[in-house]
Amino acid sequence: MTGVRGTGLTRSYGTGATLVHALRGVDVHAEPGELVVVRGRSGSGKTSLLHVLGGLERPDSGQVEVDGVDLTALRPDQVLELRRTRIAYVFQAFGLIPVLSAAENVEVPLRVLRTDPAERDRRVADALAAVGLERHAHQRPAELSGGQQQRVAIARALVHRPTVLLADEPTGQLDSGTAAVVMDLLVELVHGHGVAAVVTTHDPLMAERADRLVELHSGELRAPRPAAGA
Ligand SMILES: Nc1ncnc2c1ncn2[C@@H]1O[C@H](COP(=O)(O)OP(=O)(O)OP(=O)(O)O)[C@@H](O)[C@H]1O
Repeated sequence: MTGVRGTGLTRSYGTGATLVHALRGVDVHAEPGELVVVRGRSGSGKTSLLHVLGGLERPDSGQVEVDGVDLTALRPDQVLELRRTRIAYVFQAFGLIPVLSAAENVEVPLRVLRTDPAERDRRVADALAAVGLERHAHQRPAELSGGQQQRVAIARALVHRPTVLLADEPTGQLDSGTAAVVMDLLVELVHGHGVAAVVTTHDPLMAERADRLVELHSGELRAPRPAAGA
């Protein structure tokens, strides 16, 4: 399959009295152009799930497929290559490099991939335009609002045309109005670019934008319960 799929994922941390089962047999998938939102309380395993799906951590058991490639069967250098080319991350804390301008931040993944400079400039300009920040290309993160910083982070995540987008509470540090704008942008880009996206949140409003919503409870995935009165 294309997109991303996790099957039977388990992940524990610690040993003995400190053992925590962060993931207990999770099955999850996102097709190209689909936004899957994973809702769950603090500590339910959302970050662990994204780390495992993105190859940042190996599951204790289970499989992760990205565009049909079994990540758990690859060598570490092959995982790294796949991450650089196919997978994008957006973090709650934006993760921008403070001394670089918005455009330079967006350019980083293309530098890593040694993309030709003329092509790089074109793609950076396109990515900044896609998030509506073409006029802010030369500003550094500290000179941008939180919402603008997250839009730069989204442009950076998508500039190398990944097939999978993993976003960990991307609106967690934004006020609700800005969060809605950023989430709408994410939805538009995921649908428009055919990216398979898994986005975590504990914000109920964000869940409304999902093509599919799933809930993590203590490391187990469930279909969401209908809202009270629904
Ligand atoms: N590196 C680690 N070492 C030990 N325990 C960990 C580690 N990473 C996560 N855990 C534990 O695994 C469980 C799931 O953590 P995880 O960060 O995946 O949850 P989360 O749903 O993302 O939480 P939050 O919403 O607070 O970010 C928690 O009990 C956490 O304490």
